[in-house]
Amino acid sequence: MNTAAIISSLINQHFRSVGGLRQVFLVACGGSLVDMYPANYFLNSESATLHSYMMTANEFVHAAPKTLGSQSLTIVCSHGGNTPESVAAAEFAKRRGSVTVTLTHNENAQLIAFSDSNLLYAWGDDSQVINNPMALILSLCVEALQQTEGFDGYADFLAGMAQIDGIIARARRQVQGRSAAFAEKYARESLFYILSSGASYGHAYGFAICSLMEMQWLNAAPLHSGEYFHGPFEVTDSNTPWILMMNEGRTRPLDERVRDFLRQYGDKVEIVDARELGLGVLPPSVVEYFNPVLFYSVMCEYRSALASVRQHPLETRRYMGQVAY
Ligand SMILES: O=P(O)(O)OC[C@H]1O[C@](O)(CO)[C@@H](O)[C@@H]1O
Repeated sequence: MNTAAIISSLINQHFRSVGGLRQVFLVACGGSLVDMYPANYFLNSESATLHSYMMTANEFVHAAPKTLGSQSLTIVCSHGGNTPESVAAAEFAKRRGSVTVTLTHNENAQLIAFSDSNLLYAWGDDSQVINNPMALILSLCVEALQQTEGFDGYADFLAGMAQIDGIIARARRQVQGRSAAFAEKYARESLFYILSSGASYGHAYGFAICSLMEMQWLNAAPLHSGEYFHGPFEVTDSNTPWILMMNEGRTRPLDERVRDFLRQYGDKVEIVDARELGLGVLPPSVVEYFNPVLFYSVMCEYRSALASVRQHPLETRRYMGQVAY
């Protein structure tokens, strides 16, 4: 999908006449919000003047920052396209004068009614990850930065996008055996702590709330690798399971520090290492932004294996879509 053309047309048709694009708001719920974390991390890392805010849709509607207005781009993602909080957020953004870009997998989504530009994205195992929402939202934000203040790593980012699907396909094959072993080993556990850092912290959150809590009804909590030593490490023992997603790039030392401690004082430790899975071939200037794209696909193997051993299908819900809330 041509994210460069989308951003360029929004700049020409809207932002140029109001003094330029100043803020990006990334708004969604649950798994779709998780898909926005790498883009928010990217803009916060690389931008000098373009500000990025990531918010759950209902909070965006009830407590939007004052800056939301005509110089704002609000990106709203909803896989099903009809999540009431996300539809309300897109409508609210438009009412405040913001430009909206929406992403959905549903061509009949209510969300599209409140969109200046909609991306209907591909989904499923046969789709390329660069056409899935996490990479698309990252790409929209890279374009927003490149086309406003410029981004030195732009060519490297495009090179990364050209390589990431191949890296992920190999990594998925690489973890087949170990994800099956993980599922056998941990099938009877009821609580997991998920650790990561940098652009991937959002995926630690996502794996905890979506893959384990929502899809497996298991207790789980995400932890930032940098925070592990500031409280959470006190529960480290031989009984507690930890899943550590180790990044390639600037925040790797934070993950390595956790790995070393867990190896010494823990016992049930599953390490998923982007370096070992081949991500290190990407340009150093942008490699860190691709960690969560890799982890999303690789961790799907882990959750599928767990679902199969536990005989708890990933689609089973007791409240979502079943009762009023
Ligand atoms: O992306 P959508 O369709 O708006 O769905 C949001 C919902 O989907 C999930 O991300 C996954 O089922 C939930 O966490 C959330 O309620």
